[in-house]
Amino acid sequence: MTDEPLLRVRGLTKHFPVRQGLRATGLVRAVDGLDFDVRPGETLGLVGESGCGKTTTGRMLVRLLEPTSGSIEFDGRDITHAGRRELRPLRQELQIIFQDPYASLNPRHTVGRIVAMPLQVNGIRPPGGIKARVQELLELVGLNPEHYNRYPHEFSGGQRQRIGIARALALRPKLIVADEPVSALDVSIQAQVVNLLRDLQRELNLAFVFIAHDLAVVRHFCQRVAVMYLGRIVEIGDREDIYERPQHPYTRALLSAIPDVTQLGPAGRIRLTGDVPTPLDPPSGCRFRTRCWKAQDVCATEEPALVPRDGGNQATACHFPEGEPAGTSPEGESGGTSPEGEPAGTSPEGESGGTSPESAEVAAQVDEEVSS
Ligand SMILES: Nc1ncnc2c1ncn2[C@@H]1O[C@H](COP(=O)(O)OP(=O)(O)OP(=O)(O)O)[C@@H](O)[C@H]1O
Repeated sequence: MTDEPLLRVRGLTKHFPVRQGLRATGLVRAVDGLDFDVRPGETLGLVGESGCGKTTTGRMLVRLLEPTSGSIEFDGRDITHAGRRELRPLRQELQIIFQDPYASLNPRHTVGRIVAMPLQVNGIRPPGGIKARVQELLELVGLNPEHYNRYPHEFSGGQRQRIGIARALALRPKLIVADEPVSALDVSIQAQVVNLLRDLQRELNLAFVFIAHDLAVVRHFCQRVAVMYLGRIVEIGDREDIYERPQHPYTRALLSAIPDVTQLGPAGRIRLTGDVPTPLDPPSGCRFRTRCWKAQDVCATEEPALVPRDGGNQATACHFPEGEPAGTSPEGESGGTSPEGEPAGTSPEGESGGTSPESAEVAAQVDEEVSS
């Protein structure tokens, strides 16, 4: 892996204007100043609860959405405001896989036609012909090449996602943005698709931005992880640092919901109440403060900046950072688990965006298949 980033994102911002009639009445600050790099062959997980801005970020990276400000450099080219013509060659190298395999495949087209489409649109003539290349791609993603003439409805959910993956691979991309690629699938199928992506990533040296709310799955796929909250990155770093030495209370809260990470049972869990606040009017100071069990007055007035940690990682200089390994409860801190001493912003069961028992099961299956 070279140190030169394949993708360099600086100050990336997307604000959606809110209008009533012709009048602009506000701004949804969906993504608010992201900085990160992805090196060739690297897998970066983008995690956070629903509404944190992950999908908006992913769509800006592949330029399905125009950024409001900031910059995106891909392979040394500034693509932030690239026009249609400039985007065409880019589309070959930068692909996206969508969450919903049902919605992203045209039901009236055969699988052969769907996977061939990127080749045809880009005028690419593979040496052995398009059909042979498509069949090779189907085989690569574990589908029967004989099924070239079948239609999407003849395939299961997992198989349809494999078709979407074959289509994304057709142009030999360098980077794939995968937006919740397994969350619409049955739990029993999720591990198979994650394993396929991981095999392909290694075999083809693909870089990934892997968007997910499920930290257990990200842990098994991604080398680096960026944790997003309300349009901002609160912490970014190597997997081990994020999962074993989280600095930000939000990261810790998300991690504490993964049973196989904390192994602490109910006492170690932090349960966040409510949803992420509206990005129309984010809280002053630290955006996480309204749900943080450590928040004090200073958190409402001073927004902590991202500062370097070891090894090129960064964490928000939280006023009250986590100093302990994931899932331990620092002295005097109830960690959001005791019904009597329940701190502000935490609640009983079920609200955090962390991980369900099902996703822990998926992660275990990924592990099993890797070690066998
Ligand atoms: N076109 C739009 N116009 C206005 N607001 C939008 C638009 N698209 C997204 N948003 C808002 O921006 C915020 C971030 O949305 P986004 O879908 O990027 O979050 P997310 O982390 O991907 O969540 P999810 O996992 O639910 O998709 C949300 O509050 C969402 O309602």
